[in-house]
Amino acid sequence: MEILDPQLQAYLDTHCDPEPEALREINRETYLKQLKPNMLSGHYQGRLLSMLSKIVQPKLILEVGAFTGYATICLAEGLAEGGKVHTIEVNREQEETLRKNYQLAGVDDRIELHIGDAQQIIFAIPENNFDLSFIDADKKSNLTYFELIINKTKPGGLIIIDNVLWKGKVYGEAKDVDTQLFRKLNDQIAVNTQVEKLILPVRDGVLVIRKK
Ligand SMILES: C[S@@+](CC[C@H](N)C(=O)[O-])C[C@H]1O[C@@H](n2cnc3c(N)ncnc32)[C@H](O)[C@@H]1O
Repeated sequence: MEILDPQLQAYLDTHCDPEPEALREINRETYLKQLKPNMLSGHYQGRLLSMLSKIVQPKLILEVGAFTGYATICLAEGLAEGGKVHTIEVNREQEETLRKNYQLAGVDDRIELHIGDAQQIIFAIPENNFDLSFIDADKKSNLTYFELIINKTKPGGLIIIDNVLWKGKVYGEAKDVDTQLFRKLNDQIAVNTQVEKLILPVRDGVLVIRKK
């Protein structure tokens, strides 16, 4: 997904921390073997997720939409001692790759992988004290995921939602269904007084929400 000027992207990539070796390998393999490799967060956004996680030092993380596990591993970098990531992926065919990648990155003991539909699984996860969540699955359900997760988030906890600028279409004239769903999401979060919010123009737009 080339959202930024490639020269700017290259400059950013070379002036943030390098991509850890295991993530570089997962990135490479994803581009070799997956049908839609650009769904992966990638180097720069991955370093943002890692940085936010290290600031929060979460005990409990929730990820909605695991794909090949790239972002799960970035988020796991900031886990507090004894902490855990619940991650959810609907596509059963990703399970083997996910387990292999978590092992490669040495985080498999801290990851609980759920295969199935996120709405049912979020509802069924017994914990209701998440410190950090990353919503990055089927875009039409973003608002539902937010509403389910905010009730399971600690005060001061973060919820991060990906792709909220939707290739810039949210502030243009586009009238397609997906763009309208993203506008509705951003509009509703913008007036939600339960939370503080900031859209970062990183990649396709990363919405960082903090529960008051
Ligand atoms: C954009 S990719 C996730 C990328 C990953 N978070 C990363 O940054 O590397 C979206 C993933 O969500 C999964 N997904 C779509 N609908 C879902 C659902 N209802 N429940 C759980 N996962 C879903 C897709 O199969 C896909 O693997």
